[in-house]
Amino acid sequence: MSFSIHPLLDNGFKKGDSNKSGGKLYCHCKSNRIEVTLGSDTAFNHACGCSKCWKPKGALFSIVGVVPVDKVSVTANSNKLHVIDTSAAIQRHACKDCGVHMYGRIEVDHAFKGLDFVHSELSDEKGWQEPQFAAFVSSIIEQGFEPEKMGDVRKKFQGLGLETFDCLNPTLMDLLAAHTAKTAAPKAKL
Ligand SMILES: N[C@@H](CCC(=O)N[C@@H](CSCO)C(=O)NCC(=O)O)C(=O)O
Ligand SMILES: [Zn+2]
Ligand SMILES: [Zn+2]
Repeated sequence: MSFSIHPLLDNGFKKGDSNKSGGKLYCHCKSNRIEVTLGSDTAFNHACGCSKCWKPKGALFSIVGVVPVDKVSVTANSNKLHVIDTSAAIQRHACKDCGVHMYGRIEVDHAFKGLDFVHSELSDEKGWQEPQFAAFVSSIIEQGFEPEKMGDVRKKFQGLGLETFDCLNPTLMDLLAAHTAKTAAPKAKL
């Protein structure tokens, strides 16, 4: 295959440990690494093809999941963090030196407010929740991937047992839509 969807997925992956209760994430700096301590495993862990999520070099997809905000703390070198795009819904706090995204927090009114987006591959430990699906798959075309090869990408995910979506999966899309319905002006019920 002439592409890597992600180094942790290319050759298959193992199921996580259902008793996993968190661990530490580190940025990629050689010294003075930013350390983020998570007090729980991730949920909704997924491969994301969007242009905003952090991906390891050469990978087409990021692997990202969510953790409750109160289970996330920066435990070393917080001075190296900055928000890469203050206008984004997800405020991605990244290392100023190596560029790795340590956590993404939502401060605005949003269905996922209260959940931080994190990359469990930044941990040295095993057992984190395995990816559940692939999201924003067509977004890789926006970043230069040849549309003709999309069938191969989708086949690769299929072979791994991961469903592909061009936005989020139905559960998360339903949560987003329910939040919109709740916050929008009242309408007649369908
Ligand atoms: N085609 C765009 C999509 C970007 C996008 O909407 N990303 C999603 C998913 S990120 C994790 O699953 C999102 O919710 N973004 C909100 C934000 O980043 O603030 C692209 O590729 O850029
Ligand atoms: Zn760093
Ligand atoms: Zn993304």
